[in-house]
Amino acid sequence: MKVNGTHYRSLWWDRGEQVLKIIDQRWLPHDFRVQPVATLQDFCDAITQMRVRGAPLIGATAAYGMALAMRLDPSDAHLDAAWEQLNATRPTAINLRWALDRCRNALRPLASRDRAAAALELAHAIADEDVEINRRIGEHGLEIIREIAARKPTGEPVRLLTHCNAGWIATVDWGTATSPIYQAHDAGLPIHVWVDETRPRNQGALTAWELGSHGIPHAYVTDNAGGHLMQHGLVDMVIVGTDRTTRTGDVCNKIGTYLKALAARDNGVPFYVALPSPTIDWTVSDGVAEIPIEERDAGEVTHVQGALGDGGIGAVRVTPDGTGAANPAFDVTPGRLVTGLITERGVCAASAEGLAALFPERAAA
Ligand SMILES: CSC[C@@H](O)[C@@H](O)C(=O)COP(=O)(O)O
Repeated sequence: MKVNGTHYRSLWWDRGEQVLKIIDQRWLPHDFRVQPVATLQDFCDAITQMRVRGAPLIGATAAYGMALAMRLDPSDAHLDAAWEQLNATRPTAINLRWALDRCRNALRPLASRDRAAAALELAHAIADEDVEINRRIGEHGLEIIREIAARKPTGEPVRLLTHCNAGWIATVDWGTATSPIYQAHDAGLPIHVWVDETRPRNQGALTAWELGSHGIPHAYVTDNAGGHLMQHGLVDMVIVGTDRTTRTGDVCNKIGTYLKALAARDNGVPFYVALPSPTIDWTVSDGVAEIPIEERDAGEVTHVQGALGDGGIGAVRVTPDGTGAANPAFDVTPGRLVTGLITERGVCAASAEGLAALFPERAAA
């Protein structure tokens, strides 16, 4: 999508410098900084520190990490070591392991002299596929927004609520939850987006930055506002992303998503999840019991980062000095609370049957 009129992907291969470039998301929305990722340790740090973040983007970044690893040393031992090192960066988003497995499985049978070039091509393919998957999710989600718009008085906006940032910078382009939003806006449908701030890291500010850049009407709200907005009939549809969805349709996403789903159910508001198929973990049936939930640094809870009055960017402490904090970064919304999963192949029920109907070859494997 565009930043100040220029189209960007959230990562790209610089052919001149032969290096991956990323947007360092730690400084957004206040500062737009591009940086190269040049060593395997740098790839790992970029994912762990959330310079790149969002399930699909983590996967694509890891694929480029494997490509770099093969350029440095294309041996079997290094293939496995790079897989291990990258896989240890963040535990919850399954796209990481999906991309690493895809790379290792494709590269293992090749002669070592062919691996570096093949790994780079594969990373490009994974990035391009992500863009196309998200574009299609947008098409299917657009139909849902159209149906809601058709039931409203002419000209009244469809009011969507989203949590975290499942936007273009969380993917290679388009975003997952934001793709239908962008496509609805571009199709001329009047929309308004409630953007949850998403403590502790306030990824909602990234969503607000994206939507503002695209000219989409929106309002930034505290995480606790959603239930109130729904009770007062101010939300027509909730749409969120996912970091891992079980074969049975349980959805693991940014902490707080579950509470939004409960409020949506209590108020009869449809709750949709935008789901690219690489985010399905076909090996897991019970999301609450089986999905590992990342526990991040307590400092993300006790402190808040933002723009300082002096033009800098910094963190301030919001708790008494020495207060302990817990920081589970994700939660699981059971499939029974999800109205539908919007995938690149269409919309399905959040159930084993729903997913198997759209992805029969994967469900059977
Ligand atoms: C298209 S991104 C979907 C999810 O990855 C997103 O909603 C999310 O939870 C991101 O978490 P983050 O911790 O910022 O990587």
